Amino acid sequence: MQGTYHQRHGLEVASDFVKFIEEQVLPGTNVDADRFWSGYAGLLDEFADENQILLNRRDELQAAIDNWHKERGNQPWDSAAYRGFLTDIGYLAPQPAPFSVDNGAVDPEIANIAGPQLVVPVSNARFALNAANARWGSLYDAFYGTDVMGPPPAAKGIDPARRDAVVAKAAEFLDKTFPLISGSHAAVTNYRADQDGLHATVDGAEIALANASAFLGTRQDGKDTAFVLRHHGLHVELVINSDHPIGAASPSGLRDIIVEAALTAIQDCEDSVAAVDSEDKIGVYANWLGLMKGDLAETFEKAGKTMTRRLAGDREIEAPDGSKLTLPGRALMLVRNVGLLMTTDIVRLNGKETPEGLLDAIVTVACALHDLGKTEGPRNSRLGSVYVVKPKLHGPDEAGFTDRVFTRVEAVLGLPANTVKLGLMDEERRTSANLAACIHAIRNRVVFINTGFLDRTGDEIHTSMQAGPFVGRDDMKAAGWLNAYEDRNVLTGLACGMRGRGQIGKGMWAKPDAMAEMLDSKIGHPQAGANTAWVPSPTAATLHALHYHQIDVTARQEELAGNSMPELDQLLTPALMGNHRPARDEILREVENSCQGILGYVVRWVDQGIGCSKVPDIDDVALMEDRATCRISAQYMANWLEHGLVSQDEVEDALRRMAAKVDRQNKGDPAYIPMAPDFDGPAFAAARDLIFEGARQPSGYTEPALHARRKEAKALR
Ligand SMILES: CC(=O)SCCNC(=O)CCNC(=O)[C@H](O)C(C)(C)COP(=O)(O)OP(=O)(O)OC[C@H]1O[C@@H](n2cnc3c(N)ncnc32)[C@H](O)[C@@H]1OP(=O)(O)O
Ligand SMILES: O=CC(=O)O
Ligand SMILES: [Mg+2]
Repeated sequence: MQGTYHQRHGLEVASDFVKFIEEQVLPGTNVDADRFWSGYAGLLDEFADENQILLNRRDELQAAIDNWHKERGNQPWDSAAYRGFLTDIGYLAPQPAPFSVDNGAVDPEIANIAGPQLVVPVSNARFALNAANARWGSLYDAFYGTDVMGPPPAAKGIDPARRDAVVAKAAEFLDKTFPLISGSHAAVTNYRADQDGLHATVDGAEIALANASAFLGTRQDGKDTAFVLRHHGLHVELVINSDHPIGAASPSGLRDIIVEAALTAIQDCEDSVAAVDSEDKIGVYANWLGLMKGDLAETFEKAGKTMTRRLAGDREIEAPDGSKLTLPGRALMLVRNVGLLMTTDIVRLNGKETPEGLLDAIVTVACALHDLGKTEGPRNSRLGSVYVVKPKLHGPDEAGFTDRVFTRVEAVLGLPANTVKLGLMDEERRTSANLAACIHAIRNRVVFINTGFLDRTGDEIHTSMQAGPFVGRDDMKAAGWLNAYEDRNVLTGLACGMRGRGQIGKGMWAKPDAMAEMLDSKIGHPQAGANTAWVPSPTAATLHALHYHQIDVTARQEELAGNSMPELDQLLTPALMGNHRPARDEILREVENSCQGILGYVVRWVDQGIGCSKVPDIDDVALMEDRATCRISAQYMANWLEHGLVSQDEVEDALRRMAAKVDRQNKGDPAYIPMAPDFDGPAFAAARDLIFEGARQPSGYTEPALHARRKEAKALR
């Protein structure tokens, strides 16, 4: 419940929100308050009811699917009958005739260059700024500070043996990516640039790069001289400074290798944030506004020092012929809006809440007017586009709806048609099953079709909740539907002409501390034809960037384009246990694991308003938990309860034991409110709701329970 409301063109708008829009968002744009509110009133008039109709359609289809499974009971799986049924109820839409996307002006970071995509909760200004600046990352730091070189260093200061190992490993990267005509970067005693290019001295002789054109020029930054190289469209700097402690220990003075890392960053208003009212939403939008104006700043304490973080500037380079070149200092930013499900009381129409997704659509694009209108300084989109990521769409009708919403937003804000580009999260089953039709519905603005395998797994379980119990997490990772989903996404994207026009992206690395494992395995994403994939932190972006030097994604996409598409039936076959039941202790261990993950996440969400957390799993591996991972855990529990694999009492018992454990894990946090021994707070209640109501929650989403309990917790304090 908000405080007071103001009337604006028939809308009731929370007073603090009116002030935010009229005093912070609109000044400096060509849109005045009258135009904004009348435009938004018109937009709600046109789309709010349709938004609800689309949600009702989801419920109808889910009810039909539930019934179908209940009626079939234990009959063997029949793919043809199931496909026929899904066609009859309209879950499967007609395939469009072959087409190519035609998405207009798309910045090269999205259209042409393959590289990491960082995601960040935009509610956290310190992290959001860090993400924007994560375009460039120190390879030495990423190697030194993580488990890539063995257990991360405990002590402060430099361990010379570890430093030498880092330098050697980084030289291996240089030898593979920018080989010298002869010799190794590890043996270079001097780097020098002149009008003929870059020269490296090895054994007293000057050696050129095998590919001389990889050298672009030199950048001077204080005492640092950086030699800038390019490979697969990504830049790498050799930073020379013999006065620096690391440079002093190197014969060539090489003090670091800076790699172009997060080409793009998604500033997230959705699953990694907890925003339940006007105060929270203003916090979210204000950070995005600051990023779009370019003036966001955050002051904080780090290692006993106060520091202020701001957006990084561009990088100026002098080419060998004396000409100047500018490289962006920041990741190209996209903003993820919320989906269609939730309503908000920030803006009310006829006394009723209105769709939060529509508010996100108009406000996030209005904030971006500041970027579009810039006449000096770095712009986010140099080509004048606004990049919005739309999550959790179910099928082509919802995609078409989203397209029309943004057409209207553009009209209200005076923008040319299709200025707003859309990133389509392929993360709900009805979208995967109808992907070409979804892309077709947004073909004039689509710029990505990333697989969000976390939400997708939650939706997989929820959709087939009544079909039987799902296999456990490990088996799920190898399930046929999941492979079909990932491969069909790439092949559909290629068939729809996404190559060179947008991103075919892959999902999040959800183990933020397991960087060695990520370095080994996430190369699979570019290998599978993805020109981007999600990472949880700037360090992960720096390391994942190395994969795009190893794999030429453009060539890989060409090779893959001839592959045949995995069958739709494979995508539609749920990974059920059948007659095989895991051992009792295995079941209980998975139950404990899910309970711990859910509790560890929701306790910070509900009590502290933190939307994304690192939570240790039962083996003490720190996992990134957000609403999508929480959806999976909750849906697993709901599914296993539904089919009697575990009883309500057993889950209650596990929840209590795990709550006590989560309390112990958080005992160093002064803001933490323990759940045990009374288990009567809103956080514990939220975990129970998620599990015990999970089978009945719309699409198994976590938002309704989390929002309700967070509001309760806010009211209590
Ligand atoms: C299914 C999906 O929807 S996935 C998409 C949603 N998920 C995300 O967006 C994940 C984003 N990542 C995060 O929020 C965080 O990395 C977490 C919560 C996983 C871990 O956070 P922490 O425990 O605080 O991380 P940790 O202590 O290791 O590192 C903190 C440092 O890394 C930086 N950092 C960590 N993650 C990010 C990020 N995503 N973007 C920018 N900076 C980041 C912080 O700014 C901080 O550095 P600073 O002190 O210089 O400011
Ligand atoms: O949003 C990403 C996902 O995996 O879900
Ligand atoms: Mg998701």
